[in-house]
Amino acid sequence: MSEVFHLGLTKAMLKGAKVAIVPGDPARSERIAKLMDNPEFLASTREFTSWLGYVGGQPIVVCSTGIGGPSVSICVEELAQLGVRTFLRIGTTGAIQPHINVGDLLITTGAVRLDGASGHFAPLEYPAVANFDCTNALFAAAKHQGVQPYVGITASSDTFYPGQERYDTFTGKIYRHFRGSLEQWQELNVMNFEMESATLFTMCSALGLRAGMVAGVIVNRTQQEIPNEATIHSTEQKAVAVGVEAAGKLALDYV
Ligand SMILES: O=P(O)(O)O[C@H]1O[C@H](CO)[C@@H](O)[C@H]1O
Ligand SMILES: O=c1cc[nH]c(=O)[nH]1
Repeated sequence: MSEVFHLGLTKAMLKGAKVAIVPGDPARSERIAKLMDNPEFLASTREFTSWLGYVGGQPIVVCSTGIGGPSVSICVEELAQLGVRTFLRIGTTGAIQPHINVGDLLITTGAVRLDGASGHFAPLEYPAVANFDCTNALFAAAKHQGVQPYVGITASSDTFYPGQERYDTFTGKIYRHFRGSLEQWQELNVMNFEMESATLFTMCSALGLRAGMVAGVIVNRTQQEIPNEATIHSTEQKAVAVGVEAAGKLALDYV
């Protein structure tokens, strides 16, 4: 029987895992776990699909968060209740800088807090920053795999359409507050948009947990709005390989 409200998991099922990989997409959990040794399906409840695998003999739990901060906060809280202390998000993202290409990897050091859930853990003045060890481990894994990632700031929005200033909506309109916001973030050297890192980083820093994020660029907003299906999978797999290697290294900190 589940020992937490939502995830359908128990401490025994996690086999002492201290490190979790937390993708957004539930289907990604299996693809991540299958890059590890002895992958085992654990549970699937709502947006939370979980697997367990091993890297270098260390258990790593994979649990999807679904989209957005509120469900991230539930996933992280309940995994922490079960003993997890380090969280690596492996995501997809939309680049907003013209020089960042589809297929590139981004490692996020800090997030613009365009979410609501992070404010339930710390005031807006509190920064949404990644853990240094997690960022280092992700960067080292990328380099080890021959990938040169971009490293920097991500805008992390509660909404996919207005918060990321998308006009390909059914009204074609956006609330005035967000008009011109994409250009503003470009000018402020923000790399990309996604929807979970602000909550993840803020809550983890506030609660004394470690968090980091790597994301694969599936669209460049200066060029197109809709990703090319053919490139989504290969880009995601690049990010997954980096995230899994980094998770294995970070798990050694608990041995
Ligand atoms: O692919 P994931 O990890 O879900 O990440 C991105 O994709 C979703 C939006 O399409 C949001 O969750 C965003 O953060
Ligand atoms: O543009 C994008 C692509 C993926 N995920 C997002 O949140 N935005």
